[in-house]
Amino acid sequence: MAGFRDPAKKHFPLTDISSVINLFKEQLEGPDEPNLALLSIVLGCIENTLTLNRAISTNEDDRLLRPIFPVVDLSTVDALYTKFETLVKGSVDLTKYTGTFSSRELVKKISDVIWSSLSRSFKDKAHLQSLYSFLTGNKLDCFGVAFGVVAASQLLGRNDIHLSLSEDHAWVVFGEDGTDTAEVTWHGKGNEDKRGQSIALSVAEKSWLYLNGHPVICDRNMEVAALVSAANPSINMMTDSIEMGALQQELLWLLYDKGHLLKYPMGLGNLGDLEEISPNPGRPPPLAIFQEAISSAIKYYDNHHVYPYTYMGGYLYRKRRYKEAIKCWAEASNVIRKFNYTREDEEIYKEFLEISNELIPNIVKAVSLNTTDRVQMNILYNPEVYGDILRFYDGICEWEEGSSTPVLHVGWAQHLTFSLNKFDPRTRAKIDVGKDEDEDGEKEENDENDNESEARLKEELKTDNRNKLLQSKEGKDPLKTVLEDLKKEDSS
Ligand SMILES: FC(F)c1nnc(N2CCN(c3ncnc4sc(CC(F)(F)F)cc34)CC2)s1
Repeated sequence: MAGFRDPAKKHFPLTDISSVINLFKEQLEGPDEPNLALLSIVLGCIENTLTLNRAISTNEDDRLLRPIFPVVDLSTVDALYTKFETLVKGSVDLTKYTGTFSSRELVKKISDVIWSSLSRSFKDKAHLQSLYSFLTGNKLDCFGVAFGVVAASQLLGRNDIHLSLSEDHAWVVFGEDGTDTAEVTWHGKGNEDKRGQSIALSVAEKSWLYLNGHPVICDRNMEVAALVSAANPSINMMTDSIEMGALQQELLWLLYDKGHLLKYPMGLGNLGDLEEISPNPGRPPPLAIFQEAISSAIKYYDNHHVYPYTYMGGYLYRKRRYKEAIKCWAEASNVIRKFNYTREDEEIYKEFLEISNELIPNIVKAVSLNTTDRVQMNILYNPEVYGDILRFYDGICEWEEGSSTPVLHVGWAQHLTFSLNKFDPRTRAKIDVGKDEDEDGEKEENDENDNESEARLKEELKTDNRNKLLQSKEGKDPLKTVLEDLKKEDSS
């Protein structure tokens, strides 16, 4: 039977965001499984129209005339869907695969069907993640190939084949209890693809790329969440399509309300980023959404995901909430220390390098220059912040321990010493580095000491500052503002 089911056809032509929402809503509410190929073609068609080869006009009237939303015709979608169905059903002779559950050979065959249709060029450009890109340009990125294999599997009625996602790679699970795994796409640059192989060996390496056995294993609804989350509203480095961003945001809220982001931390992170750009009144604020992503990673993935902490850390950094951002990065480092660094973990290496060699130095520079802002100035006198920076580096050191590839080099040490030296010596004396471990290895909570040391430090600062103030010239002394701040706190 060619073409997709009639109920979906009534939504066409799609003329605005709400008509797309209604199509996704109906697909998600059943009774059949959501049709991955259909939804990927529709969303890819809209993304392609809204982000590619747009004449960026300067004058007002063009903006007024340009359609703010592309019309998606049934004929376009039907033709592409039929093309995909013909390719897949024409290439895979199902009579050869009779078992109730899929075999590794079948998974490899489906991957070959997608793989052999790909053009050789440009795999890491944007907008190559959808079946629209595959069917109109024979181009897919790493995620797109894995998603295409799962969409093809669904067309072939193989409902045991599902998408498995790490923070930088994708593969499939299949078989009787859904625990067989197979590579179906490539990863990174210059790495031979391992298509058809099980991922057991890669997991054994304890690499971040495979999340050491804690990937996001999708059901059909989460596969819809992945295709929505993988949508990319960017037109170029400087500009995003407002309409595409709004559509992605509304689709993610639809999936959120149906509970399909519960076990998908990156989907929640993407939603938090979109809410920062364009907040929905009556919806949780970005920080709450990032917290849900962290709680999800703790609850479902034994706290083995890094991105929930760097989503929140990046947000706090942009809001100049530096103390809290540094705490998030220490938590991110507390995750990465559980892994061994392997050569295919470059993406997360770059993430930690940027935090260490750019973001933290920018913070200590900013607060030591901007002495008018007392709250910021206090950072360099706060033992907790100092402790979090040490925890941040300690996690990276532990990540390196036992790894086949080194992580740190002298550049890291130069930035580390630059940042730590900006802290007041007394603060550096104040922290308690090694928490005593009681018999079962749990670190003893010495919160009361922390608060005590903080209070002591404040007392210390007051007396010390008073002495300094008496000797110092009028006004210039940076500690003066700290003293005023403390006096205010006293009076309040
Ligand atoms: F932590 C913050 F800095 C981040 N900001 N954007 C981040 N992205 C954004 C989008 N992104 C993702 N967002 C949703 N789902 C997935 S599945 C996946 C791995 C692969 F592409 F399938 F191979 C990546 C990814 C990767 C992580 S982390």
